[in-house]
Amino acid sequence: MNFASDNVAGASPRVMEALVAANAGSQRAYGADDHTARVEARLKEIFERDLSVFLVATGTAANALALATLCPPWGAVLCHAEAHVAEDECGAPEFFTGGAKLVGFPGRLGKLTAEEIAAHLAAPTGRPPHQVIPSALSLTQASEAGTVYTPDEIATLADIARRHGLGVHMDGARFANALVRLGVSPADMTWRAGVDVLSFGATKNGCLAAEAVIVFDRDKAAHLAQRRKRGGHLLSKGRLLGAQFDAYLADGHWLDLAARANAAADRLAAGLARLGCRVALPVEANEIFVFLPQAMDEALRAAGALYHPWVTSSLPEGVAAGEGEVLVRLVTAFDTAEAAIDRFLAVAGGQAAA
Ligand SMILES: Cc1ncc(COP(=O)(O)O)c(C=O)c1O
Ligand SMILES: C[C@@H](O)[C@H](N)C(=O)O
Repeated sequence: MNFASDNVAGASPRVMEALVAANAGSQRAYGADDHTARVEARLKEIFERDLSVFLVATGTAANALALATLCPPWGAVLCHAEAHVAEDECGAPEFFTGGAKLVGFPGRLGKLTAEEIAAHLAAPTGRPPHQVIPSALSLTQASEAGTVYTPDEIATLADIARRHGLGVHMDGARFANALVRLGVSPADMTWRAGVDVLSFGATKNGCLAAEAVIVFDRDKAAHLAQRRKRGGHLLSKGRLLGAQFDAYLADGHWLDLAARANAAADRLAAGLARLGCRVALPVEANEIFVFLPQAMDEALRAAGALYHPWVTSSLPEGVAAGEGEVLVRLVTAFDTAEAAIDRFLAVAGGQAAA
């Protein structure tokens, strides 16, 4: 019963088999291998356009490199106050940009609002050169609150950003989960809506360690190859990343994996709601934020369930923990077993009935 994160899942068997198979023989190094070439070609098909691809091993590296390509050291990245880039990357975006400032905005449901970003960008900026220059907008899709932006919401925010000269980054650590939930095309959820650079995450959705920085506007990829190398994120044996992505993207495997994770979240959330637990945020990807009665939380942990208590300012208006309740985050993955969900609900149910 490990619902601490989708980071706790292993890789899909198909990805692992591809990794083992890719080990045979020699391959050109530093991303010049055949697998990586196939991945680049397949991503152009998936996103229906020309693009540049830079494979890395972590989502933090993808985000930090992506933001470095959009934002100068004297710039500002506008993001949600609880964005991973702001809260969980130990200053990597600030480090890789050479010191840019991350400016966080509150937003219910973990999402930025067009009103707040427009107001910030329209406000007088003071007396140059004393202020940082807003240079990038970063959206997380699916968000840290387990919610998703619709293509129209992305386009509205991106249009405001573009009108003020900002580049648009999407942290897609859970891109597939959002895409499957929305039922839209990868192109409609990214570049057609105005996204310039995408952190295309695969690690949490069936790979061991595989993330891709995808740049839709080649002019914005200038020197990203050098940034990746000097950041220590160019793997000599690029096949390690290429082979994972090759299998991940083949035959829509990535979409099937995300659909399984999302279905598991829907099942777990529905089961908890039937037990009378209040689900605090919409379940739009593979994350559940739910209020558990203290005794239920204690019983679940005693039974070995693993998950985290959660603090967030993203809850909907008027939604808060009641007396004796604790807000927790439950994350499902492609391999979340029905038996684990059933067990979790049985233990919780035992308490609910008590
Ligand atoms: C929304 C989001 N973005 C980025 C990351 C970064 O990924 P990593 O931990 O691989 O650096 C995570 C990690 O889980 C995440 O949840
Ligand atoms: C740091 C923590 O949020 C991690 N990114 C996760 O999603 O589990």
